Amino acid sequence: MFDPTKLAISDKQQGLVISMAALATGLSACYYLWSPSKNSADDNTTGKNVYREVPTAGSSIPYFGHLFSLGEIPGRTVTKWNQELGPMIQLNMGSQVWYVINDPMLAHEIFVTKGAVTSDRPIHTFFDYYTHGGRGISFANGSKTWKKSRTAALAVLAPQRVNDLTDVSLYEADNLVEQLLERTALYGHVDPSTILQAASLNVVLLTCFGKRVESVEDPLFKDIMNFVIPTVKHAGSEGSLSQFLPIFGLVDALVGKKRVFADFVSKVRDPLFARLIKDALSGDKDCYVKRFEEYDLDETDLIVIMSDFLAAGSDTISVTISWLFVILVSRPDIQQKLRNEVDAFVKVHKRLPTFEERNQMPYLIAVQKESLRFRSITYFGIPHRANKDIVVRDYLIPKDTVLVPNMIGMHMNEDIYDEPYVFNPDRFLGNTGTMFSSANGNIAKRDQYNFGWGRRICPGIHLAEVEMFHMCTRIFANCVITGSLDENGNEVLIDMDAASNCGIVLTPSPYKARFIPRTDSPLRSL
Ligand code: HEM
Repeated sequence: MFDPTKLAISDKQQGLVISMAALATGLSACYYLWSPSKNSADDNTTGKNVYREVPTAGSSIPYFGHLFSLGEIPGRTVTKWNQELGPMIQLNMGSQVWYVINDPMLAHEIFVTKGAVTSDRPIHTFFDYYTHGGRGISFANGSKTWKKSRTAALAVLAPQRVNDLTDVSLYEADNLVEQLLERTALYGHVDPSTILQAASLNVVLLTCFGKRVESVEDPLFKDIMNFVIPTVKHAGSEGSLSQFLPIFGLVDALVGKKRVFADFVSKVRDPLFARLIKDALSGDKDCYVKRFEEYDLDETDLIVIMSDFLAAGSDTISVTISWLFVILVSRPDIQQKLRNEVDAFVKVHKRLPTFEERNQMPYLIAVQKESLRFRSITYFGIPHRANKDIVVRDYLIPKDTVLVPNMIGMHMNEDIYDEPYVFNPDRFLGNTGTMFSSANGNIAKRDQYNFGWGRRICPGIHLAEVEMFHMCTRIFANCVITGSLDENGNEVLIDMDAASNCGIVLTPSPYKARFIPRTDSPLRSL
């Protein structure tokens, strides 16, 4: 049975060295010895009001050290604390106070009902460099520029516009299946993650810039991954030490993360996107860059917005499907049911289903939802920040508190899901509504919480859903997925608990699988 608190850690290389963490821990301890408690019961009063205490996780100082040095998977420890201490807990992170929430109803009240004051982003050193002082969508505060950029993104990602991209998405899904089958035939097995990244990248690359990469060996794919992977990593909750302990600011600027971030943005990100934008504007293909010209955005705005699209639109989908493969390798029974469902459709219609026909694939929809619930691809989403004092359910949330949705905690919350540690798609059977409508609808009926909240809710939900549906139908119609074989020809199962902290996203640890062509698919006789 899966226990999120026991996720194995495979990536121990991140962050600073242990000695820095020890120093940080020491300084952090001093800071809290000198500074008054921000949330003791006595302090929780304003005039006549007495507020409920937000319990402080006693070990937030060691946690801080963990985050910076030991390859900690942040959602792991914190989920245990939420389970022990309550739906909202406080972590003292140097000069920042974090409130971590694992109750979706409370999260809704904070992020949606009080969205006017809880939709800024936290102080994060990488965000400062990346946004060029507040541009773009994902990491900018809720300024006028952000509103303009988000409006443009919502327009191009609206379901109606995304439906026009069906052919692109289908082409990339077919190509993905071909690549997985070919590479398995060639090498005996394949780690699907990079191929998945190329497939999902191509959909956003084509729509944003009218270009695609031919394969994972394409130099453009490598250039873009040299942007996507560090961006997702740097934007993770750890950021840089100086955002928690300003005393490190100068060191950081000279030799630390600030230097790394500045160089990354000026030498890697900006030149790459300036080139992509120039080529797209001078080319003859219709693409988002051209449509964004309507919104009175300058070149720097476009660089940041397009980087948001490529970073958010490629890794998220590929990691989601990668987790699904990991789960299905050890669940041949579920794969069989998925094949039966897609075969039944093909026998009647003599073709594969489109996204509009998804109601005829209830089991597939249930498996997709359960997979996203069972393995949240982000552990903290992208945290928000309160820009004023607010009161929610008698809790006082002071200005500048970092508001962290604990995605693993929410999806493993027993008050919301029966037996949450069991992978059970049946819990979503009969619920074929789109994740898009669920995420934007009544909180009590929301299926899962992976797409975030309120004014910041992911604008790419529909695109993600369409792409994932196309990939899954094509994969189950054409392949059986198994583990690789050891030297004795025995199948090697993949450890579902082995995960790597890649910054914002939590990916499966590298694995090998086999994609075996189906000989019994009704597609063969068409
Ligand atoms: C399985 C796929 C995906 C997941 C799980 C996901 C999840 C998220 C989450 C958790 C956030 C932060 C929400 C918040 O702050 O409350 C977000 C924001 C965002 N996502 Fe996605 N996303 C996915 C796919 C996509 C795709 C395909 C795109 C489109 C290209 C996209 C574009 C964005 C953008 C631009 C933001 C920033 C929104 C803002 O800050 O206002 N995402 N996403």
